[in-house]
Amino acid sequence: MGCREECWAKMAAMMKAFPQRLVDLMFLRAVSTSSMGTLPKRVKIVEVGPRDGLQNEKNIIPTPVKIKLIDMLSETGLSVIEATSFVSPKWVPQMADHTEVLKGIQKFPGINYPVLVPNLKGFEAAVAAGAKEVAITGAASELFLKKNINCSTEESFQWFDAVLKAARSANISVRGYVSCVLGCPYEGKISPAKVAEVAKKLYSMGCYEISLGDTIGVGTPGTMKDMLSTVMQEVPLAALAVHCHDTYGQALANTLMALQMGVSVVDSSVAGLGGCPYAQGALGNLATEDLVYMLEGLGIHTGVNLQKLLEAGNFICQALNRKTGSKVAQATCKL
Ligand SMILES: CC(C)(COP(=O)([O-])OP(=O)([O-])OC[C@H]1O[C@@H](n2cnc3c(N)ncnc32)[C@H](O)[C@@H]1OP(=O)([O-])[O-])[C@@H](O)C(=O)NCCC(=O)NCCSC(=O)C[C@@](C)(O)CC(=O)[O-]
Repeated sequence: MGCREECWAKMAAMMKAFPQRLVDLMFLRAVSTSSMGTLPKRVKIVEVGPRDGLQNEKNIIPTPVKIKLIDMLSETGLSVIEATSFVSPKWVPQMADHTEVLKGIQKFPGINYPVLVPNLKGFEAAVAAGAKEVAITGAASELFLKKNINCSTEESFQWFDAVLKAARSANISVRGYVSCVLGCPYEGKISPAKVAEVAKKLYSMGCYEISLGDTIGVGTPGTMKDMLSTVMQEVPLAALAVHCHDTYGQALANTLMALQMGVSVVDSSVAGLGGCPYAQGALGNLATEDLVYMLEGLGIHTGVNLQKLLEAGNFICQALNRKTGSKVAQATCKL
């Protein structure tokens, strides 16, 4: 056996010895990042698995499974977990149990549990169910908006304005999504200027954070850089988040580009679950496990316990009878 093979064999034997099968933190030792741009010291992860991750599932998932998933995620150290959406059950049947889910979860102190609302009706139902934060769902593509929430860009701003006004008087924070920032399933290419226009509008209307969604996962680090450079001229960097789907395997690379440009809020989904029912072909989100692994390796603080996250991912994959989309979870279960 050559020296390299011997080394790998020793490493494999060592890994087998770990009782919890977690990749040893020695692999996650921080690297020197001085030549990598302005990486943030800490990153806030917005876990969207229970909403974005599950909304596209064909078979209705029992409510207790959704509640248990969120409760397990609450144990991981995540500070934001998007719990469900108050949308029309005719449009997204999987989210019809939103009230039961939001009322049924344990609310851990220090964790936000935002919910997605498309309009005032959804907002009012969310608040009645105890929501303290909501997210509105805009887009940089007119055709996508029509397919997703059945309105034009102008109408969507009117709906969102109504939500933001009601939220202000109820002391509820509002996050704004902009979908299709790197491409649209119906319009194709989307110009960075259009993304910046919508992001600026939502920010000026009162959204405290703007999540830029590569809904169908077609972006690359190059298009991410171009789009972000334009948006950053209109919205403060501290108020920007990225939300990458992994359809073409670019989600982690695109996210790293955003981090190098100073973005410090990243959306991701446990086990890489996800997809939008109104964006055909959109695959899962960036897996939270893979994001945490990369961030820890870069020496960026997340506050998230990877082992507990892997357990939550394992739980939901078993419940869905699905292989995990997280490379880190796949790798660690082979050890
Ligand atoms: C917006 C609507 C409701 C318009 O749907 P519509 O059919 O045009 O609505 P309407 O105003 O004509 O009302 C039709 C019926 O829906 C009811 N309704 C009206 N509003 C609500 C509500 N909030 N909750 C429950 N029911 C509602 C309303 O009361 C009425 O009930 P009926 O009289 O027929 O019994 C619909 O298009 C909808 O629910 N769309 C949601 C689609 C969705 O959830 N998509 C996925 C989320 S976005 C996403 O995943 C992207 C993201 C955020 O992750 C980022 C990224 O990756 O890019």
